[in-house]
Amino acid sequence: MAGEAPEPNAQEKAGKAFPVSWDQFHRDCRALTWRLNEVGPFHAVIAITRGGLVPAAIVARELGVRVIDTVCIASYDHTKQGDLQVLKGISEAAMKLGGGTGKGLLIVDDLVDTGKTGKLVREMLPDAHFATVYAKPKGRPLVDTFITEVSQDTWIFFPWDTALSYHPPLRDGAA
Ligand SMILES: O=P(O)(O)OC[C@H]1O[C@H](OP(=O)(O)OP(=O)(O)O)[C@H](O)[C@@H]1O
Ligand SMILES: O=c1[nH]c(=O)c2nc[nH]c2[nH]1
Ligand SMILES: [Mg+2]
Repeated sequence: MAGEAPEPNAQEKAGKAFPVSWDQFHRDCRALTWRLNEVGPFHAVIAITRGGLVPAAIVARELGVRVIDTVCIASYDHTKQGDLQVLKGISEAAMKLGGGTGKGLLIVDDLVDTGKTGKLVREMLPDAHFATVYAKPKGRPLVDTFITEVSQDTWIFFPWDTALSYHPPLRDGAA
């Protein structure tokens, strides 16, 4: 109806912002690898694109894993979650390395939020180890290893989605 306010997107609903710099992200990925090093070794890393590509590269480098595959899933159009779309599945070669169930494979993503994306990939590879850098409470039970938990009403801003910009001083009304 004309004049009706548009429904708030996930970021607007979230309310709190958690901006992450490249430095912080690199440190958090290294911390994640310390934990994963206790769990491996892994035959291959499966990155959930696109957000999982950056942590997957860092984690694979630290763990000395050379085989990286992708599962390409789209759900959020910027900040609004729609139906999950699998744009590319896991390759036959990676499936073989995981014995068909994902045993010895490491799934990596930048975060779990509602857990919908993670749940779908877990169904494809039930025996794989699932690691994310950040986790929100709803998705947390799906993840085997993560580094930092943020509240469900927090929106994480990743360095590849953001740029430095002017911020007005506090006394002028900045939050
Ligand atoms: O736990 P969920 O509620 O499913 O949300 C988490 C997923 O959402 C984001 O991906 P997005 O769909 O935005 O695609 P992108 O990785 O290409 O940015 C993020 O990278 C996770 O993969
Ligand atoms: O950049 C992002 N930050 C988030 O907090 C989030 N949750 C789902 N998808 C997300 N993307
Ligand atoms: Mg993603």
